[in-house]
Amino acid sequence: MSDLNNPNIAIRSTPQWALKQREMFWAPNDGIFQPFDTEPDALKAKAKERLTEQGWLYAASNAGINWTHYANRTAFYRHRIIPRMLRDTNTRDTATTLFGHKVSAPIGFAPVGINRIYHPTGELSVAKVAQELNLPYCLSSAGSYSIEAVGEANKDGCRFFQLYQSPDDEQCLSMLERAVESGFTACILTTDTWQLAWRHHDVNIGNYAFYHEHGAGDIALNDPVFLKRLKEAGIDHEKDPKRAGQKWMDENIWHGHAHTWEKTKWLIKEWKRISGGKPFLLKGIQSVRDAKKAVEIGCDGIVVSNHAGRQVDGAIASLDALEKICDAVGDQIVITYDSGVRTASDIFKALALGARFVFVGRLWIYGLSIQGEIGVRHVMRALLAEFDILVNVSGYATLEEIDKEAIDSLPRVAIMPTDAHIT
Ligand SMILES: Cc1cc2nc3c(=O)[nH]c(=O)nc-3n(C[C@H](O)[C@H](O)[C@H](O)COP(=O)(O)O)c2cc1C
Ligand SMILES: O=C(O)C(=O)c1ccccc1
Repeated sequence: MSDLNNPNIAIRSTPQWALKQREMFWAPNDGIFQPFDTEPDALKAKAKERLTEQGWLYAASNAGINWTHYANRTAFYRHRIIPRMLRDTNTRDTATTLFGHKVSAPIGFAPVGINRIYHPTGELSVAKVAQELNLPYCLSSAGSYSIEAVGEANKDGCRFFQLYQSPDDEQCLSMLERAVESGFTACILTTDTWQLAWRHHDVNIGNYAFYHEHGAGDIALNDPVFLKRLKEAGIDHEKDPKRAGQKWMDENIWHGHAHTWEKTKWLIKEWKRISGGKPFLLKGIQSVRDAKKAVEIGCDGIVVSNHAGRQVDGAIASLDALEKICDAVGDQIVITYDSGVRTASDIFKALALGARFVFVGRLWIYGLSIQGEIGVRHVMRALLAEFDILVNVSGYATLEEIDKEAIDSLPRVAIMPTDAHIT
């Protein structure tokens, strides 16, 4: 008898699992009659329906007129899986290890700021589900709950801390110390967002949550150095949360200060000291030159990412960057991927091109927006199930078998998007 509540078992038994999902979401046990789809466009539509205009636009908007977002999606379309036949895949195993953590699948939660925009339980729900499903969780340093509370919600889960590096070194180190103290086992420095790109839809309505209702968030307000800085500036965050929020964002998150490879060497040294040698990754790498630099300065890994097309509009598709970077340094550093992943086959293709691990962002944001913890669980379990089934029906028994020969890559052609809708 399979235990349908155990995600690791339930994902193996498709019809039963699907029925159980239906039961959970359709049953009138908590008064919620929520038809709950698994298809990405349907999830997106439902999230849009649930969120305020501001919330929706923040999650959905990209830089410029979405060309890099389109490029990300088009790049997946260019690669096709080659199914294999007559192979015993019943012994298949999608579990893998990442920096010594044994996890259920090569799938993780990308860091996303201010989760309270999407649901009041925000990061706490996401971190809880990640632990339950045994998938890595990344907390954004622009999160809305404190590092300590998220660490607790994630229990013995595998969790990494994403840093927007403050130019105030004391502030930066304080964040890293808290992260280590709360059981975060890697530091991921985001390198592509020292300032926010021009995102038309957010610009049009002045859509910056931390300047308004969300303020500085608990991460900042539990930080001894930030509290000291507030005091020095004569700001009482209880009386004036907006000013506190602006100070946090302007001076520590999107401050526009120059950050260099030299400064990053310092950061790595400090992180290694504080954490006792735990892994350090750079997120936002898109070029072979920068990937080689990352190896040179002693990074343990990189996240090949273009921030889901939210930063440089007109930039290369992240999947195209992945291919080149893996060919150049794939044997020297742990290469992970994000940007534009919507289905299990996208994950398969990124792995085939050389990624060790794939992170998703918007998919779980949709789940969180639709129904908090239940929504995140639903979306990620569906993705795990889809991935397990995809691996099975395409005839691959191990992740190692998913290599370049497992896909056919069509020539690159430029497809001009016919619209500029938000996606
Ligand atoms: C609403 C939103 C907020 C984000 N916040 C952060 C953040 O705080 N830190 C960060 O490094 N990346 C952030 N990202 C980028 C994600 O980590 C990731 O690179 C991207 O979302 C992956 O692409 P996908 O959404 O298509 O899966 C954010 C992305 C979105 C959509
Ligand atoms: O909007 C983003 O892409 C992002 O990285 C972010 C950073 C801080 C707070 C919210 C989102």
